[in-house]
Amino acid sequence: MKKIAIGTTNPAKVAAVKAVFSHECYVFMPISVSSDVASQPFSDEETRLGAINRAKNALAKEQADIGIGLEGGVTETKDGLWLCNWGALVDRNGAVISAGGARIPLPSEVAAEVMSGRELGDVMDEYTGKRNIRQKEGAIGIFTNGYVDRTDMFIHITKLLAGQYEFFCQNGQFTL
Ligand SMILES: O=P(O)(O)OP(=O)(O)OP(=O)(O)OC[C@H]1O[C@@H](n2cnc3c(O)ncnc32)[C@H](O)[C@@H]1O
Ligand SMILES: [Mg+2]
Repeated sequence: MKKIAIGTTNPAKVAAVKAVFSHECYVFMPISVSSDVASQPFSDEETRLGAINRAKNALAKEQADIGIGLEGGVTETKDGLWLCNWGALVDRNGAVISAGGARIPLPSEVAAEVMSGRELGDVMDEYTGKRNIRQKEGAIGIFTNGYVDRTDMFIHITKLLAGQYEFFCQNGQFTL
């Protein structure tokens, strides 16, 4: 069995990794690690870097075969603040694979709170009157009326990682 270290204990993210990789081939080790970026990343670059750092930190901490990092952030556009999500997969041989996921705009009242320095997860709990939205359907689940929840969104990203990694392993080195 190969070991996959997942750089989070957030159930919405862990469930996504477990849904994509074979349970016959892999054991899964969710572990809390630093993203080495702000707890609320504010650009695609910072969010992607957070995912890569989580993957690398999880791989090292667990001495795993594969490390996976999933990171949520926001990105400013001329049409307001948008949710953005990134994932990364690293292995012991130095492969670094990354992929970006779905993006949707945030309502201006939510965006204003995040722009003032609050974390989106906290703003979402207040906005919905629910608790721990970040570990459940997520902002994406709320604002898509349940069509795509946070796990669905991270499943898509994890598939993009797994598929690229499989291609990488089958075809040798390529630059990402
Ligand atoms: O335990 P970790 O893995 O850190 O999980 P997290 O929920 O904090 O998730 P991120 O660090 O990846 O996300 C950065 C911030 O953005 C928030 N966030 C990102 N996407 C979200 C979503 O879909 N729903 C609610 N909060 C979200 C999150 O709560 C954090 O405040
Ligand atoms: Mg976090």
